Order: sequence, then structure tokens, then C-alpha cells
Amino acid sequence: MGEQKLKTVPVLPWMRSPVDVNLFEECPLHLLPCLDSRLKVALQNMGISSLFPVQVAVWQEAIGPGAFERDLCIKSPTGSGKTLAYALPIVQMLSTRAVKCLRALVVLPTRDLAFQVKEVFAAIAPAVGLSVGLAVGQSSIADEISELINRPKLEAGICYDPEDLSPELQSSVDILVATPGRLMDHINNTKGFTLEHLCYLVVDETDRMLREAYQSWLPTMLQLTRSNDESFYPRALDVIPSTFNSLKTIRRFGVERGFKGKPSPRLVKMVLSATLTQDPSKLVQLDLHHPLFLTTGQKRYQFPEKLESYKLICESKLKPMYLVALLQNLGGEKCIVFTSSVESTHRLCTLLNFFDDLQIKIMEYSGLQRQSVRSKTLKAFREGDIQVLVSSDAMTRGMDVEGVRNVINYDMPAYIKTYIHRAGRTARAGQTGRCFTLLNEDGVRRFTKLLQKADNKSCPVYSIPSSSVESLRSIYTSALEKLKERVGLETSRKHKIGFKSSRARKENERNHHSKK
Ligand SMILES: Nc1ncnc2c1ncn2[C@@H]1O[C@H](COP(=O)(O)OP(=O)(O)OP(=O)(O)O)[C@@H](O)[C@H]1O
Repeated sequence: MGEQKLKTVPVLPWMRSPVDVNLFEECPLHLLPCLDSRLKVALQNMGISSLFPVQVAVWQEAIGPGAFERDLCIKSPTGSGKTLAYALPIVQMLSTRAVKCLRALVVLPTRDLAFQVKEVFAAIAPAVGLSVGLAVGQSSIADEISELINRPKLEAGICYDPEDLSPELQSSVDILVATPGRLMDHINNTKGFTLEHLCYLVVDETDRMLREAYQSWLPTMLQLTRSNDESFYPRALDVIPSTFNSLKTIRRFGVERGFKGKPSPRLVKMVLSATLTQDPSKLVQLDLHHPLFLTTGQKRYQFPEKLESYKLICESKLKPMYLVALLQNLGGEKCIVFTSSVESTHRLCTLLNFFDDLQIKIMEYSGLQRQSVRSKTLKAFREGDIQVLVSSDAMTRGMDVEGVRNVINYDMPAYIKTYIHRAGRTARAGQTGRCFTLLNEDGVRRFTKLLQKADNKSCPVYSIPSSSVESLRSIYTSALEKLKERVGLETSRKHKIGFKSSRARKENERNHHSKK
């Protein structure tokens, strides 16, 4: 008991006295202090009439006399509205800005997440005259530069010349939503791209962002945005990559272009996740200023209030049949099926589509596919043209698709954090939702232990009558045959492509040598 208690105590001193988001209540927009009336209308147009508790808690810290005095670390369940919790105060704070320049940057791990967050900003920022940009690499770098930097398109170059900061190169956006790779491209190569005016940095899905280095984007950002008085202490310099070109973007002594005579504001950071890490060695990388921890309740991990969890126990070899029977039970409700890898996602989706008469539209979504294919699938899923998405963990974090009533773990997740993020694709924004996990008898103990790491929510057995499973046997057998055939075809196609490209490579090499 004592040992268990020790494990749940946050390690960093500032994490020991958090603000409990549970103590806040939803707040109708007309009661929200200081809310710009134009933003109120924009929110109403989004169908929002009150702010969720985490949004009220962040608003209280961000707006008012002590505005953003401290950096904010926010841990709140999936679907609780963290995006608007940071977007709204940032837009309100920037609503009085006079000169357009890049003042807020939101960094996210994937393109689809960045698109999603950009949409939230785009729904409110224009109401107060702010522009939002996206740097994720979905278009050519030249096109992206022309969106972000104000200059004639023909001059959009990617060659950075530190001596040539022509006055007409200005940011076209006040707020930028970016993935780390493309952000680094702009930092290193885009003429006119500068972080010297940055006031707000948001790191969403922080624990995922801290797990990978993503071309050292974080130490680079911190170095570039450190104000000059702090840069006497060269803490991050030794980890900055040598391609580092934009030293000119480091904040200047107390003055900023367009704001002569005014002191440069401290860069405010907001970091968020439903499963925010407590690991000091990770959090220290963020170089937080006097951080304030906002969290929901006492437990290490929390599920959304209206999430129901179920386990479905079956023999491993019968899993596809149980899955189909479950999908039939769910009667075409929107559903995400998670598997453990991109390969099994592809195989399972192909197999399900070979079940004749299923009357459910099923597609796959995984990191194995091209971004354009994934985006198209996601759009169809959002619009209800498909009902079931079979997905690898590419869909696990942050994705918000309206109307997803069920999540199915076809393969049991290895970590509680993965379970939380997967399950969190349903039961969002106070809605109900169900998460089913398919297990064999051997997996039950491991699964129960896994759930105990969270708030020990009950997870009853969901039973499917064996007759409805048995009735699928012959269709399953023929679907399996078709799958084998398809896999064979795909394998030989892959070999052919591999053979062709290796032959082309050899020919190229031969030509190259003969030219020499
Ligand atoms: N005040 C509000 N009123 C009604 N709906 C809201 C409100 N705030 C957010 N929402 C909706 O709630 C859903 C979840 O919001 P959001 O994606 O920001 O959650 P999240 O906490 O970031 O989740 P995750 O941890 O999974 O990323 C979205 O569909 C959003 O439009």
C-alpha cells in the first residue's frame, strides 16, 4: 500500500500542488470574464455555448491581471477540450496586437492532428483579425513559404541569407500550427521566417513530443526564443545542430521590430496531454518558467466520465469472427478498430472486406499509406461515408471524429497510455462511448493489471452468443481463402517492383560508370 502510494506522488515539487480542474464548472459564455464579444460570436457559430472545466481553469490563469504569469502544464482526459483551452486565451491575448508577426506557435506530432488544431484556430482567430498558418509539409516548401511569408511568389526561395533581411519579408500569419520536421525546415532555410516575436509556444501531446527528438526541434526552439538576458547562460547551445542558420531570430535586447521601446515579453509555454509525463528528466527539456500544473483529480490517469470499457474473451484464432459479430451487434455505428501494427491493419481490413453481406463500409488508416490516401479516408470517415476505420496507432492520439461511438482493441495495447488514448477516440466532449478489448483467456490477467494503472474502472465481460459467431464460419473460411490469394498477389507485386527498381538502379550505375 505504502509503496503504491509512493508511486503516485508526483516527483517534481510544482507537481505536488496542482490546480484541480475538477473544482471548476462549465461556464456559459456570457459569464466568462473579459471574453471579447467577437470571439463569443465565433464560439456560438461553432455551436459552443459554454466552456468546459479545463477551458475555464486555463482561462482563469491566462486572462486577467496576472495574464500567463506562469507556464502551464495541463493534464486532462481525452476529449475534455484541451485544444480550445489553449486556442481561446491565445487568440484573445493577441486580439489587440497592432503589427502582424508570428506570435504563437503550436507544435504537434502528426499532420492530421495539425490540420485539426488549425481548424479550431481558424474558427475563432479571423473574428479578431488574426491569421493562422499551417506548416506540415502537405504542399511543396515553396507553396508553404508563400503562405507564411509576405512577398511575391516568384521570390519565394528557400535559401537563407542572414545578411539579407529585406524589410518586405514579413510573416503572413500571427499563429502557426506546425509539425516539428517542417518547422525545422523553415527555421533553417526560409528567408524571413523568424521566431523573434514569439509570445506563445504550445506543445500539444507533450509526452509523445518529448519521446522523439524530431531533429532537435525543442532545443533549437528554446535557444531561438530565449531572451538576451537569459542567453548569458549557454545551456542548450551544445545540443543545437550545426546546420543552425537562423541565429538572427534570437530575441533582441528589450526591443522588437514594430515594438520599439517596449520590453520583449517572456515566451509563455503551454504543454498538454491526457497522459502528461511526470518524469523530471523529460519535463526539464521544456525549460518551463515557474510552471503551474493543472490536472483532473488525484489519479495518475483518468478516463472520460462516460466511457464504458468491456472485455470480449475469445480464442485467438476466432478473433476475426468475434470482431465481425461485434460489428454486426453495433449495427453500423461509427467505430475505430485498433490493431498492433500497420501490417495487421492492412491484413485485417482486407479480410473484413471479404466478408460478404456485411453491409458495413470499412477502410484502413495507417502509417503505411501515403498522407493523401490517409487524409481522404479520414474525410470519408468524418462525413460518415464509411462506418469502420481499421487503424494502427496512427489514429491513437488526439484525433477528434464526431460520432465515434465505439473503439475496439482488436489487439490489446501494451501500455496503459496507449489504452487511454485509443479509448479516448470515443466518449468525447461529455458524450457516451464504449471501448471493447478482444482477449484470449491468457490475456485477461495482463489486461486487468494494465487497467489497474488507471483509475481502476470496472471492465465487465461483453458476451456475444456463440450462435451468431458460428453462423459466420463458412463466410469466414471463404474470406480467409480470398485473403491468402490477395496476400500472395501483393507479395509477388512487391517482389516485381523491388526487382524492377533494383534492375533500374544497376542500369543507372552502369550508365554512370560508362559516362565517367
Ligand atoms: N466548450 C465546448 N463545448 C462543446 N464542445 C466542445 C467544447 N470544447 C471542445 N468541444 C469539443 O470537444 C471535442 C474534444 O475536444 P479536443 O479535441 O480539444 O479534446 P482534447 O482534450 O484535446 O482530447 P485529446 O486528449 O484526445 O486530444 C471536440 O469535438 C470539440 O469540438
